[in-house]
Amino acid sequence: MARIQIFSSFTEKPHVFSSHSFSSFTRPYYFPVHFKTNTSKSLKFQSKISCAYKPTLNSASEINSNENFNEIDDKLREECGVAGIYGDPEASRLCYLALHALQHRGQEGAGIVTVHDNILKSITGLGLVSEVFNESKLDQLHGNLSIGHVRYSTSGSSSVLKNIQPFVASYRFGSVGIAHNGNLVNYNLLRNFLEERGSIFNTSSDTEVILHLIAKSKARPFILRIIDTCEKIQGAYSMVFITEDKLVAVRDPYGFRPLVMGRRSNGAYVFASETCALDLVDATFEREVYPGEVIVVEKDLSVQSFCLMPRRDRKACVFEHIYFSLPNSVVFGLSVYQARSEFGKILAMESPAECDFVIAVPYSGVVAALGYASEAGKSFELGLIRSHYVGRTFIEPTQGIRDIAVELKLAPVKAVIEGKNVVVVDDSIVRGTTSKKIVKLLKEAGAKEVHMRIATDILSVEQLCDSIGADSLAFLPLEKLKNVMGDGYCYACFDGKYPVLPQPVEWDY
Ligand SMILES: O=P(O)(O)OC[C@H]1O[C@H](OP(=O)(O)OP(=O)(O)O)[C@H](O)[C@@H]1O
Ligand SMILES: NC(=O)CC[C@H](N)C(=O)O
Ligand code: SF4
Ligand SMILES: [Mg+2]
Repeated sequence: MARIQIFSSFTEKPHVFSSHSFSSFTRPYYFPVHFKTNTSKSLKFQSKISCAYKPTLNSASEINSNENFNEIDDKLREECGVAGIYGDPEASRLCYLALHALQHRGQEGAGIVTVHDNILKSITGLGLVSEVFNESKLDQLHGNLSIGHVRYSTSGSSSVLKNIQPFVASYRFGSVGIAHNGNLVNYNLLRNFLEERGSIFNTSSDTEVILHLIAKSKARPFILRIIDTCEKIQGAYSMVFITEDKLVAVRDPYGFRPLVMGRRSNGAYVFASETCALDLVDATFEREVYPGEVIVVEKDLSVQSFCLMPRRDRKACVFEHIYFSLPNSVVFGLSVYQARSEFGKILAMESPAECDFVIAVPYSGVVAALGYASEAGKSFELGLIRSHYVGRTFIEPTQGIRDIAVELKLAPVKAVIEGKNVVVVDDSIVRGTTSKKIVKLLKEAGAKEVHMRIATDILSVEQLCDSIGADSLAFLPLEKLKNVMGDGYCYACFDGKYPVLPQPVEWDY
């Protein structure tokens, strides 16, 4: 039986979340975390610790030898957007809009599931939300309950329709659909364990093990099966589930990935990865789904909240503020805009440069560049124009596409750049694809000097300044970043202190 603590019940007043429940939930629960990064060979793919990983040459070659991972390189693959709506007759259309608002979190595929007459109906497809859905498809998605997903794969091929979520499965007590943002670090262990016991998998995505574990759980009722399952999976998971009559939202005990809850004026509940999706569907932000919380919305819109045990101290992903989320979102209780602006200001104090003006690498570098310019007392110019019709380069699945995408997407404004010394601010350098091309484009447009300023620590690149061809390169040291963000964040991409290591399976069915 899963160990749970019923956090509170809101059956009578579903829209009111008492202050008692809030404070009991946010009480710090200290737990030994921060295991050292271990990339030993024996861990194989399980060396993808925490919700992300930074493979060594060893693990990268191991990854390349595995067909499930043949498209994976040293990138952060942590986004994905999820949405869930209950209590609105236009649930699928609202879900569609929410997915549009979350499109920056995943461009590989999208899907929506609704319930009508007790049947779960799913439409998924490869590509952008606007490519997957049209009027006639949305017309097939009836009902007042819906979940949706935009995907940027962490495990399993990015280009296979079967891996596009939400996944729907039937088991002996009914049907369930899932939309998951995150990465399960013990996926391979769980999958091996399940396959040895006869499970047949339909996809190469880590998310599928969750459905198998729910079906196999001996716990009753459904909500306890979810909690039982959460005690077996490790890593990052912000997810929404749909059944014939329930919407369930879950966030892992560390709260790696965001998940928020809002309500529309007609009482409908809305869950989404970011507040920008709530805004678009006219839902008022109520609160975050707390780390380790399971929220169940029933047919009568009564709500119950459960707490996954044991609770951990929060390790929210710092990259949500650096790059993943949109600046109009409030993530982990902090405005993304304000965080990025602050990064830029501190960067200007730390690493000033003689320049005529400051420009940004649009889009994600814009707010940090504005912060840098205001602190440096320089003007901000649009030296690079971003095409509206090309998506995020960084989350394109292959290097070939990323190489082309930067030039398709960003064009220098010669009239601004020619003969000038420019500071160029971006939010991050991961592979260096973008920075290298940017410096080249700016120099070709006649820039005299190009000073790259990166509003985070640099992940892994040596001799980077030379390799990107900039006149100078500086970045925001991790300690300064930590000063802005404080405790409660995961910085593992920078310091290798991954909060979760996969543990061996210690249970059986
Ligand atoms: O060093 P790299 O591997 O090139 O990755 C880092 C770049 O990718 C991201 O932008 P991206 O184009 O993905 O998104 P954006 O359009 O939202 O800025 C990020 O903001 C950097 O510019
Ligand atoms: N970026 C994500 O959250 C991906 C979700 C899931 N792990 C997948 O690979 O599809
Ligand atoms: S900072 Fe932590 S949570 Fe964020 S992508 Fe890196 S490992 Fe994952
Ligand atoms: Mg960018």
